[in-house]
Amino acid sequence: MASNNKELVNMQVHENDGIAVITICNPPANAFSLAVIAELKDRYNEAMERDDVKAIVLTGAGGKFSGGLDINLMRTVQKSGDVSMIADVSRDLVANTIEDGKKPSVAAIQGYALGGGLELAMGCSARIATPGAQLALPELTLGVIPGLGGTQRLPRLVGVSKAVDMLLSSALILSEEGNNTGLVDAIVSPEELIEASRQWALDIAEGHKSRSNSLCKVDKLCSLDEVHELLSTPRQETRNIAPDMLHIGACLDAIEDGITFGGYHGILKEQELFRDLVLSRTAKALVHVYVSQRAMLKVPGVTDVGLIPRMINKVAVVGGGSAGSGIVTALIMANIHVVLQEISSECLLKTIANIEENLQELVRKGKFKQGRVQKVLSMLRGVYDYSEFKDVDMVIEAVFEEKSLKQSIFEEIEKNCPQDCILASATSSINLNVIGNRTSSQDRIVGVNFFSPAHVTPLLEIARTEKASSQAILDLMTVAKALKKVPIIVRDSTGFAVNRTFFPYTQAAYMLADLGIDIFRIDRVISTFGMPMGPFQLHDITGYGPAISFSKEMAAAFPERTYHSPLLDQMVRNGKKGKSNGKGFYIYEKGINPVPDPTVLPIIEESKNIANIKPREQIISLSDQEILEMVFFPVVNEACRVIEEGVVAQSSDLDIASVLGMKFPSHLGGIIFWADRVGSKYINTSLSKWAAIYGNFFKPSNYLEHRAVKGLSLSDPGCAGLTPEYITR
Ligand SMILES: C[C@H](O)CC(=O)SCCNC(=O)CCNC(=O)[C@H](O)C(C)(C)COP(=O)(O)OP(=O)(O)OC[C@H]1O[C@@H](n2cnc3c(N)ncnc32)[C@H](O)[C@@H]1OP(=O)(O)O
Repeated sequence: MASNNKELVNMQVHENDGIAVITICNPPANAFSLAVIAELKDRYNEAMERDDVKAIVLTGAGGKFSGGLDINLMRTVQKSGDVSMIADVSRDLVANTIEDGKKPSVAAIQGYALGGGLELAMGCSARIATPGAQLALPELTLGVIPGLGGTQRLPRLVGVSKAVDMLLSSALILSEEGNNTGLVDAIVSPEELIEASRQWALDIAEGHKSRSNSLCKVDKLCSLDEVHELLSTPRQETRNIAPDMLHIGACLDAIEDGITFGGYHGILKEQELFRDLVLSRTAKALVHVYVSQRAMLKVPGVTDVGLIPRMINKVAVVGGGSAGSGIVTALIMANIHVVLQEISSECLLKTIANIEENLQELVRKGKFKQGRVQKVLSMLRGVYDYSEFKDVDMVIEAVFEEKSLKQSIFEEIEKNCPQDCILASATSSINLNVIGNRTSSQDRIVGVNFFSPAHVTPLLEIARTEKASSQAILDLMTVAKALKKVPIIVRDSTGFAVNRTFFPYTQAAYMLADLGIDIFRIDRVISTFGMPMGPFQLHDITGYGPAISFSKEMAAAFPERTYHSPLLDQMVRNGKKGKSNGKGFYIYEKGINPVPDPTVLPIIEESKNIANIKPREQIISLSDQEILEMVFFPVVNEACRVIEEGVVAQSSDLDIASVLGMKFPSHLGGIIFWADRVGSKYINTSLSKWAAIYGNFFKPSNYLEHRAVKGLSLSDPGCAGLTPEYITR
C-alpha cells in the first residue's frame, strides 16, 4: 500500500485493488477551509494521473464525513467582500474534477454530511453510509443557498418535491431515509464502510456497476409545468412571510433554472446566486448567529477545566402552575424522571392535565409522536411532600415570586435532597443569595429561567452567583443540551439578563399607548418588523398577572427608569386577564387570527387620563419607524447596561438570547447586531431627544453614550465591561 500523508487531506492507494482512499482530516468537523479545498484538488489530480489508481473513495476522518464549507471562511469572505476565493469550487472541484473526472468516486459517509459535505458526496457516483448518518443541506439557515451544486443534484437524486422540502426546512434526514429516497445507495456498518465503498468503486471502474452522474439524471425530475406548480406555493409563502429572506426565493430560482435549462446551467446560476447572497446582510446576520451560539457553549472556568458533567436522571420540581408544567413537560420529553411536588390533589391534577395538553398540542403540530405520550407521562410522579426527594439529582423550585416562601422551600430541600443535588430556582427576579440565605449550600444554588412555553422555547438562562460551583453550572449546561436548549450563563442580578434587557420593550409600548398611539398599530408595527406578535398580544398570551408582578420588581430595582402605565391594572379592574379568561386586547377564536377587541378602547382612554403624560395641547403623531425605534431603542439601552455590568460574558450572548428567548428576528442577527447596524450614535441621539421630552425612561446609559461619542460599536469586545474613563466621569 502506497501512502501519501498530508496534513488536511490524506490519500492512501491500495495496491491490491487500485482504489485511492482520500480522507479529509480537518477536525472537529472536517469542514472545508481554503487549504482543505486546495489539498482535495491536489489529491484528486494526483489520483487521476496515477496509473495504479482505478477509482476513488472519498471519506472523512474521525467518524464524520464533513460539516461542509468552513463557516469561518464564510465570515472571512464577508469581512473582506472578496468572494473570488470560493467562487469556482462548485464547477472546478465538484463538477469537473470529482463528477466528470476520468475515474469514478464513491463517498463513504459516517456521522454527518452537511451542506458542502453532502454536496461533495452528491458529486460522487455513489454514496455508501453507515446507519443513522445525518444528511442535510442547512445553508438556508445561514442566509445562503447551497453553493456546491446542492440545488441541482438533490432534486435529481430524490425528486423535486422532497428536495424542496429538505432545502427549505434545512432539516436533516438519516441515511435510512436517504436510502429510501435515492440519496444513499447502500447502508453498511461502520466496520464495513471503507471496504464496501472500495468494492463499489472497483465495481464501477470495472464496469460491473454503472457510473452514475447525478447532474445528468432526469428520471426523478418532473415536467416544467409541474415544477412551476410545485414551486409556486413556497414562492408565495416566502413573499408573504419573509420578504427579507431573498435566499429562499433564490434557492427556488436556482432549482427552477437548472430544470429549465439543464444541470450544468443550473450549477453556474447557483454559483452566481451564492456569490451575491454570501455578502448579503441576512447572511452576515445569520452567520453571526451561528458563530455566537457556538461561542456561548464555551464558558471559561467551566467547560475548559476538564470537569466531567454528571448525569441528571431524576429531577424534583416544586410547584406546577404554567411555568412548572412547561418545565416538567420539557424534562419528561428528554426522558428525565420527574417528581412533581404540589400542595393539593386538585393542583396536581390540574398540572398533570396541563402537561398532557402540552404534549397533545405538540402531537397536533406533528412535533411529538402520539405513541410516546403515555411513555413520557409515566416518567412523572406527583407527590405532596419531600419524602421522594432523597435520590434526585436536581430540584427546580418553580413557585410564585415570594421571597419567604422560596427561602423556606430551599431550607427544606437542603435537608431532604442528596448533598450533591443541584438546587435551582426558577425565579425571575429574586436574588439567589437571598433565596438561599437559610442554607449552607450556596455553591450548588443556581437560577434557571425557562422562557414561556418552557417545553418549546429553545433557550435556558442559567444564573450563577459568585459562590456557585463550576460543576453545578456544567451539569446544568448538560441538562440544557438534553432538553435541546441553548444555555446562556449569566451573573445573578434582578431579572437576570434576558427579562431585564427586554423589560423596556413592553413598558415603551404602554407609554406610547398612554401618549395616545393606537395599541393595535403598535402591535402591527412590531410584528411587521419580524417579532411573532406585538407587546400587547404578548401580554394577552402570557397573562397580565406575571407582567404586573414583574414590572413591580423592576420598578423596585430600577425606579429611576421604570415607566409604570396604569393600563394593565385598569384591564384587570375591568375583569380582563388576557387570553386565559378570553378577555384581552384581542378576541381569540379557534381557527382564526386574533382580532382587536373594541371594548378595550374606553379602558385605554381611562389609562391615558390617569397617566396624564401627554404634553399639554399636543397631538402626538409618530411614524411607524418612530414607533419601532421608541420600542426597541430602550431595549438596546438596557442591553448596554447588562453588558456594562458584566451580567453577560459577551454582547453576542444577548443576540442569541434575543433570538432564541424573545424571538427577535434571527435574520437581523440579534438585538446588539441590529443596533450596531443602526448605529450607536443615532440611537443615542434619539434616546436623548425623547428623554428631554418624556423623561428618564429614555435616558441613554453611560455605555451607549460613551460608544456613541467615540464612534464605537456596541459589540466591540475590546471595550466591553466597566470602563473607568466614563464610570469616573
Ligand atoms: C457552499 C456550501 O453549500 C455552504 C456550506 O456548506 S455552509 C455550511 C453548512 N454546514 C452547516 O451549517 C453545519 C454547521 N454545523 C452544525 O450545525 C453542528 O456543528 C453539527 C450539526 C455539525 C454538529 O455539532 P456537534 O454535535 O457539536 O458536532 P461536533 O462533531 O462535535 O463538531 C462540532 C464543531 O465543529 C464545528 N463545525 C461543524 N460544521 C462546521 C462548519 N461547516 N464550519 C465550521 N465549523 C463547523 C462546530 O462549530 C463545532 O465547533 P465548536 O464547538 O468550536 O463550535
